[in-house]
Amino acid sequence: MRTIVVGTRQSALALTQTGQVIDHLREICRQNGIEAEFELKKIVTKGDRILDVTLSKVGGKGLFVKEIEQALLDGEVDLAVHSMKDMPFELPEGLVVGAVPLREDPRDCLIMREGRTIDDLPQGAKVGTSSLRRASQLQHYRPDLKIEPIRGNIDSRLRKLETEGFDAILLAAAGLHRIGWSDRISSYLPPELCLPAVGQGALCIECRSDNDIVLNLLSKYLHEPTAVAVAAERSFLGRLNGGCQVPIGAYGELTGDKNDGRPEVKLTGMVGSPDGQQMLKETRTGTDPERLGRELAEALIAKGAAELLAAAREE
Ligand SMILES: NCc1[nH]cc(CCC(=O)O)c1CC(=O)O
Repeated sequence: MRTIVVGTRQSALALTQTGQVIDHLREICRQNGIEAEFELKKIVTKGDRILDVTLSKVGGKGLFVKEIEQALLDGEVDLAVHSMKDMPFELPEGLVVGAVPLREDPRDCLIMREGRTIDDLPQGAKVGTSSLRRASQLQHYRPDLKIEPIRGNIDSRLRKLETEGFDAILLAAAGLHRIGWSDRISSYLPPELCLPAVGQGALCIECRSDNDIVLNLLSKYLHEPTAVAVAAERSFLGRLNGGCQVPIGAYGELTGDKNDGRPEVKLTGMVGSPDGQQMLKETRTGTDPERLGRELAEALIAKGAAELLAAAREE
């Protein structure tokens, strides 16, 4: 019997989503007559150790993945489960994305003390988020809101809503759905108001590029429409040289049309100033996800996106 060691962070969300992935992989093994056992290995990352500082101030890409990637390279784990939005654009030599499974809800949502939607928030309400992307788009829509940083895992952020006097906090809906806390969601922000982070709601299953057994297993777990949409979003991010600590958002989805047998992707991207005063946004469609992402980024660069991002990085 082969044992496949699965690396994960140890937050409630990470453990839940890794557990769900292992359940799916067990089922795939059963259906395909593959004999394998799965074993969990919890790994602490830099992002987990520095929970009191706004991430954009910590700097550096891949805060939540580096240590896990090292364990993959060292052969301590055979595959790793990450939130796609925590993945830097470039992977280390020797590692690949083995599978992108079906995407969860990509939207951001509001958890409010009172009321339901963003329009119910009183003038000057205090809203918690440490994401420049969420802050930028929220301030663009409601310049009166007071955005204040909030960090920590989902559970500790929900606690802070009560203890630190926030009127609302913003979280990714996918995380709450996965850990079974959907009933805490007051309302969803439509992508027209708040474009999600690149890859939000999707998972990334990473493994060594020479591990044929794991690669073969993961190929059966791939969800092609999610993979194509996320590839377009990540290409957009890569061309803008962005991590998750800059005011960049993007959302790709398949239109249902095909050209030359390839699915057509509709990709919307945004780059804003942290205060939301400036907001660049464009939508394009195409069938080559890498090219589509690059071209959308270049369209925004032509409108001044590079300068906006340079200014946001300075702050
Ligand atoms: N920034 C941390 C992070 N990374 C992934 C998720 C969960 C949602 C997802 O899988 O996209 C979250 C929490 C959040 O943003 O609310």
